[in-house]
Amino acid sequence: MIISLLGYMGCGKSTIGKSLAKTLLLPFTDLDNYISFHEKKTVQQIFSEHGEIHFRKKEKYYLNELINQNNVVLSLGGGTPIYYDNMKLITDKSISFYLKMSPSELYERLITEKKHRPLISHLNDESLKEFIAKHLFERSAFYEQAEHIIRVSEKKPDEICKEIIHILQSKK
Ligand SMILES: Nc1ncnc2c1ncn2[C@@H]1O[C@H](COP(=O)(O)OP(=O)(O)OP(=O)(O)O)[C@@H](O)[C@H]1O
Ligand SMILES: O=C(O)C1=C[C@@H](O)[C@@H](O)[C@H](O)C1
Ligand SMILES: [Mg+2]
Repeated sequence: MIISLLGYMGCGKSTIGKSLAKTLLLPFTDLDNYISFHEKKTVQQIFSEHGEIHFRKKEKYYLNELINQNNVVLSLGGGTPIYYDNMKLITDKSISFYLKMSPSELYERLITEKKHRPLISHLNDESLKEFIAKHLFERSAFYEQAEHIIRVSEKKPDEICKEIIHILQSKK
């Protein structure tokens, strides 16, 4: 089965996914990078040239392509679980981990990293705070359907990986 990581922008899906795959000696795929590679455009370019709906269709298409693999760590995009029947697919076909972080911590992280994230790049600092709180609230119902919820606040990547590996080992 696939090991999938999901959660809000900036929670660490790409960072933790990479390091988890390295520790487990498994291949790693980041869905955003995969889309970008196959579409030959950055995620921001897809959003600005074709709009979000087009991005969501591509995201679904490439998720379908990847989700039936075995023994791979897959970091999803922040919005992947929210659209179509993606979350059902993710829970049916992978061991899913929600990397959960509070809105205020996400804000602290995202304030310096807005640029590459098309949904927030246009927001000033005050609106960013409000946006994250509301957006995370709306999305939580999907994220919380993950098989495992990992609280990642104030934990180092190493610690988070260890926690995930511990859960994976206890499933064997
Ligand atoms: N546990 C952690 N402790 C400290 N910094 C972290 C941790 N996890 C991730 N980071 C940092 O937070 C930032 C966001 O992490 P990352 O890009 O992995 O998030 P993401 O969930 O993949 O975001 P997106 O959904 O936008 O792709 C990066 O600068 C990363 O280095
Ligand atoms: O949270 C989201 O909707 C997104 C998160 C990123 O991973 C990218 O997939 C894109 O910027 C959209
Ligand atoms: Mg990422």
